[in-house]
Parts: sequence; structure tokens; C-alpha cells
Amino acid sequence: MAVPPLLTLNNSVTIPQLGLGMYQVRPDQVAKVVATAFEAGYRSIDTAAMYGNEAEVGTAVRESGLPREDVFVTTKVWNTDHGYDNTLRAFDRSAEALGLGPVDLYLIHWPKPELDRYVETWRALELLLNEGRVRAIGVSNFGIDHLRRLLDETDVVPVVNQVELHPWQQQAPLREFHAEHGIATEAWSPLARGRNLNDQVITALAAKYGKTPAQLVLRWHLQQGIIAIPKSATPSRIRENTEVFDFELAEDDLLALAELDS
Ligand SMILES: NC(=O)C1=CN([C@@H]2O[C@H](COP(=O)(O)OP(=O)(O)OC[C@H]3O[C@@H](n4cnc5c(N)ncnc54)[C@H](OP(=O)(O)O)[C@@H]3O)[C@@H](O)[C@H]2O)C=CC1
Ligand SMILES: O=C1CO[C@H](CO)[C@@H](O)[C@@H]1O
Repeated sequence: MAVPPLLTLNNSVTIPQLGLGMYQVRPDQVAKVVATAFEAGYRSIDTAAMYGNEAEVGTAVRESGLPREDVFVTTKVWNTDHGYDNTLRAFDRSAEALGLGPVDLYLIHWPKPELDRYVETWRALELLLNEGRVRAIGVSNFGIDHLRRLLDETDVVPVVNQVELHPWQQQAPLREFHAEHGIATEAWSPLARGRNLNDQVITALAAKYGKTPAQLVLRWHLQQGIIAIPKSATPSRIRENTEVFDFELAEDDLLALAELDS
């Protein structure tokens, strides 16, 4: 069992650098998936109101027997709930479904610039933080312009920006902006949904390190300080995806992987 290392966020809260994604984990699968993950060492679960499994995630965490403070739960406000009051109501629904007390991390799922309400949505998250109903607040799918606006017009700097990121979409300019402003980068679809795991560069390097392609890709994330939340509903893969703390990619191999960005 490998318990992932903790990364310290800009408000001093810590988050496991590897977590389990819950998109498309059906409610009836959640209990087994989460129990398998906890047994394998995961301590972080990424869900969202939009995933339709918050209640089952909450139950699985409560029934795990793990101390609440040892588990990190992220959820997100969905696009249809932007706006100050709507967001507070959406949070109430999520917190009630989870039933875990304060939520560790609450994210704006998408900026939805066409609605132009992400600043007031963010202010609602700031209130939740000040009231102690969440331990940290962040965003997802925000571009540099959206982040700049939050930094200019609001008080709290997001702890993370969760974006699509994998060797084929490396997000260099955004990551640089995050680093300048103390925002952690969290990768969604860190395995690119498994679609490119037969890539020749990946399979050759995986063979070199005696690891699977998925482990190789996850190691690439971890070595760059990225938080990764791979999803799997398959017990063997849930375990496989944690066995990434016992090897290190050499500089040359990181350079070869940098070339995959498209
Ligand atoms: N903020 C946002 O807008 C978004 C957030 N997310 C979050 O990020 C999480 C992860 O992203 P997701 O899009 O699910 O994609 P991932 O990159 O995590 O890939 C998941 C897919 O890869 C397969 N897989 C997992 N492990 C392995 C392995 N070791 N070998 C081969 N195949 C494997 C899974 O199959 P199987 O389950 O059958 O094992 C599944 O089909 C989501 O679950 C969600 O929590 C995702 C999208 C958008
Ligand atoms: O979190 C999410 C899961 O994946 C969906 C489809 O790609 C995204 O739209 C959504 O943001």
C-alpha cells in the first residue's frame, strides 16, 4: 500500500498529490471503488455535483473507518448554479449529500465566461471559506484571463486550478502563471482517458522502468509537482495507479515526454 505524499496549498492546507477521479463512476459502483482505493492508499476523492455520486462518496468515506481528517474530498459547483445565491444553495445541496462536515476543497467547475458570473460565484466560495464550511477554494478549467480577473477583483487566491493536462496537453503557459501566483496545478484526465497509452514513447519508457504505461504517465505528473486524479472503476487499475512512488524518471526521459505535447 502506497499512501501518496501531501502537497501544501497556498493556504497551508495539504492535499494528497494523487487522488481518485469519480467522473462516470456509477452510484452503485462507488462503495466498492472507494473502499478499494482507500485500501490501496488513496486518501483523496474528486467528485462534483455534476457527477451524480456525491451522496455515495460521502457514505463510502463515512463507512471507511478512516478518521475524517485523513481524507480529502473535493467537489464542484456546476455551470447551471453560477451566481452568488445559486452557488450558496448548490453548496448546501453538495454538503448535505456528502454529509462529511466541512468540504476540503470546493471548486468552480467551469468559468462559463458567457454567463459572466464567475466573479460573484467566487465571492460565494469566499463566504463559505470564511464561514469554515470549506477548508479551501479553487477553480477548474480557468484560463489565464479568468484567473487574472479573480486575482484583480477578489480577495482569496484560488488554491488550485484543475485543468485537462497530460503529456499530450501540457499547458505550459498556464502552469507558469500558476507558479507565479502560488496556484497549484491539478490535472484532470491525467491519463488522457487511457486513449494514448499505447503511444510508442510511453510504452518504450514504461518497459525501461518496468512499469505500466499508466504508471509512467502518472509519474510524469508527480515529478512536475502536478496533482493527478486518475479515474478507474477497475480494482486492479485503482491499485496499479498508486504504484508510482518507487521509481524516478531521468531528466532525458522527461525531455522525451515533453516532446509529446501537441
Ligand atoms: N474539472 C473537470 O472539468 C473535469 C474533471 N475530471 C476529473 O478528473 C478525473 C480523471 O479524469 P478522467 O476524464 O476520468 O480520465 P483519466 O485520464 O483518469 O482516465 C480514465 C480512463 O482511463 C482508464 N484507466 C484508468 N487507469 C488505467 C490504467 N492503469 N490502465 C489503463 N487504463 C486505465 C479508466 O478505465 P476504467 O475505469 O474502466 O478502469 C478510464 O476509462 C475524473 O474522474 C474527474 O474526477 C475529469 C474531466 C473534467
Ligand atoms: O468534470 C467533467 C467530466 O467530464 C466532462 C466531459 O468531458 C466534463 O464536461 C466535465 O467538466
